[in-house]
Amino acid sequence: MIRRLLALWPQPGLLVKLGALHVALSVLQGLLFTLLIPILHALLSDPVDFAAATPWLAIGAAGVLLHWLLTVIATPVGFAASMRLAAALRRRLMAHTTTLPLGWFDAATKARLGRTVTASTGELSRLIAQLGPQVVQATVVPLTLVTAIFVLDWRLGLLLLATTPIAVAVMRRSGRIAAEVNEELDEATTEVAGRALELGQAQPVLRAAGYGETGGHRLRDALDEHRLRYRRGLRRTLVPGLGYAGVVLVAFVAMLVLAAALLLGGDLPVPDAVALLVLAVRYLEPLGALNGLIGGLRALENALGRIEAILRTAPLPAAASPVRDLAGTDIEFDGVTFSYGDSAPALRSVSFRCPAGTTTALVGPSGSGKTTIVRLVARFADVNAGVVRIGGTDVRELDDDTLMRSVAIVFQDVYLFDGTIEENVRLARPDATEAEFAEAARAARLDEVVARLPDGWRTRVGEGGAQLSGGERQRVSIARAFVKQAPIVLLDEVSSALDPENESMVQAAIADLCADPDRTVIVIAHRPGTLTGADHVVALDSGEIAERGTPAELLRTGGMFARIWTQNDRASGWHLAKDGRM
Ligand SMILES: Nc1ncnc2c1ncn2[C@@H]1O[C@H](COP(=O)(O)OP(=O)(O)OP(=O)(O)O)[C@@H](O)[C@H]1O
Repeated sequence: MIRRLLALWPQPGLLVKLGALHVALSVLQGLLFTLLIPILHALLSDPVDFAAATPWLAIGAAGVLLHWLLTVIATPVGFAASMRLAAALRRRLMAHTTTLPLGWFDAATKARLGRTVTASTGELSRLIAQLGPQVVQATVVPLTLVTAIFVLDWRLGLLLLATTPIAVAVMRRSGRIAAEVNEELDEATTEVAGRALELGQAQPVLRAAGYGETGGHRLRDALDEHRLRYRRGLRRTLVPGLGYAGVVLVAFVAMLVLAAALLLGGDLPVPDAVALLVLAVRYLEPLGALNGLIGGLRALENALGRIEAILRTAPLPAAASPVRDLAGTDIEFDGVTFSYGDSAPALRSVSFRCPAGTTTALVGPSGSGKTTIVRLVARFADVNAGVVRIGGTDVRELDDDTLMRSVAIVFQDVYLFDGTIEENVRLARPDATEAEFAEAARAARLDEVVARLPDGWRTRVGEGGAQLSGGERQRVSIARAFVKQAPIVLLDEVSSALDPENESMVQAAIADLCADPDRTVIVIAHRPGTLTGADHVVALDSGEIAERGTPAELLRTGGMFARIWTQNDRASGWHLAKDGRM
C-alpha cells in the first residue's frame, strides 16, 4: 500500500521521517512498560527496596518526557503531511480530469469523481495523520513487549508468540471482509450523493410536474439500499470481529494459567509474575485494537484504488507530433461511424463537407445524431471508423490547444459559472481588449440585456446562470463565441420557445455569427430563420445522412427537410419561397 501511495505522491523522505518518529515513539512506549519489571522487583521485595527502584523511576520519568517531546514533534509533521497529501492528490485528480474525453463525464462518473476528490482523498490523508501512527503503535509496542517477556521468561514468551499466527490469520480474514463491506458501502454512498445532487438540480422540473413531494423517491431508494448494505455489512464483520476478540481472550487466559502454574511450581518469582501479567495485558490490548485498524487500512486501500482508477482512465491518445497550425477551417466527415460505449452506433458511415466560411445546418429527429456530430468535431471523443478533418488534418493529429482555440461552442443548455456576466463572457478569452469585448457583446445582443440589469456587467448570474432566462443565457454563450474569435463555431440552437424579444435578438445574433465569411459554422438548427440562412443542410435520420443540399434544393425535393420546414413554418408563420429566399 505504501508503494502504491508513493507512486501517487512521491515524498518518500517525508514518509520515512514520519514512520521513524512513530516507530521511535512506540519502541519507547514498550520500553517504558518493561521498566515495570525492575520497579516491581524492588517494590515487591521484602523489605521494600526504594533505593533500587529510584533510578528506574527516574529513567521512567525521563522516558515519559522524551515520549512527550517526540509526540510534540510528530503530531504537526503528521498533520502537515496529511494536508499536503490531500492537496497533492486533489490537484492530480483535477489535472487528470481535464485531460479526459468529454464522453467520459456522465452522471455516475461525475458523482464518483466528486466523492473521490473529496472523501477518498480525505480518507487517504487520514492514513498519515491518524491511522498509520496507530497501526505502527499497535504493532511495534507488542513486538517490544514480547521481546521483553521472552527475556524475562522464555516459556511465557513462546506461548504469546504461538497465539500470534492464529490472531493474524483471523485478523486477515476480518480485514478482507471489512474491505468488501467498505467497497459495497462506498458504492451505495456514491449513489446517494448522485441522487441527492440530482434531486437538487431537478427541483424546478419536479415541482413543475407536481412531483415536489414524491420526486425524492430515487434518493429514498438509494438511502434504503445504503441502510440495507450497512446492516448487512455489520452482520458480516461481527463474526470475524468476535472471533478475533476470542483468540485474544484465550491467549490471555492461557498466559494466566501458565504464569500461575510456574508461580506455584516456584519457577517464577511473584514480582516477575505480576510484571509479566501487566506486560501481557499491554501486549494484547494493542493487538485487539489492530483488528479494527486493519479494517480501516483496507478501507483506505479501497480509497486508494478509487483514486488510481480515475488516474488510470486514459485521456484521448495524443498525436506523436501534433499539428499546431490549422491549414484551413473547412470541416469534413469521411465515412464516420461512432458508438457511445457498447451501444448501437449513433453515427453510421457519415460523410459530408462544410466548406470554409459557410454555415451548415444539421436537422433531424431527436436522437438522429446531430449533437454527436458536433461533439466529434470538437473531439469530445474519437471516432470508431472514418476520419473527421479540419483544414484537411485529422482532428486526432491536431494539438489539443490549437483545436480548443479554433473552435467555439454554443451549447443549448448553456452552463454559466456563478460569477458576473462579464466574467462569464471573458472566460472565452481573458485577454480580449475592451473594444473587442464591447463589440462581441453588441453582436450577441447582450449589451441590451446588460443595460436592463441594475448591476450591469457586474450582475451575478447565479449557479449555472439561474438568474438569466434561457434566451439570455444563450446570448451570453454567443458573446463568448464572438469574443473568442474562433474561426469555427459549433452552435446548438435553443429548441424551446423563447419570448418574442429574446427570440428576435437570439436570431439576429446567430445570423451575424453565421454571416461572417471568415467563420465556418455548424448549427443544429431548430428555427426557420437559421435553416434558411444556412448554405447547406445535412438532414440526419437514425445516425445516417438522409439528405443534403441547399435549403431551397431540399425544399424542392420534398423529403425530410421539407417536412421539418413545413412543421416549423406552420408553427411560426415564416415563409420560404421555392427559390430559397425568405
Ligand atoms: N452520452 C451518451 N451515452 C450513450 N448514448 C448516447 C449519449 N449521447 C447520445 N447518445 C445516443 O446517441 C444517439 C444520438 O444522440 P444525439 O444526442 O447525437 O442525437 P440528437 O440528434 O442530437 O438528439 P436531440 O435532438 O434530442 O439532441 C441517440 O441514440 C442517443 O441516445
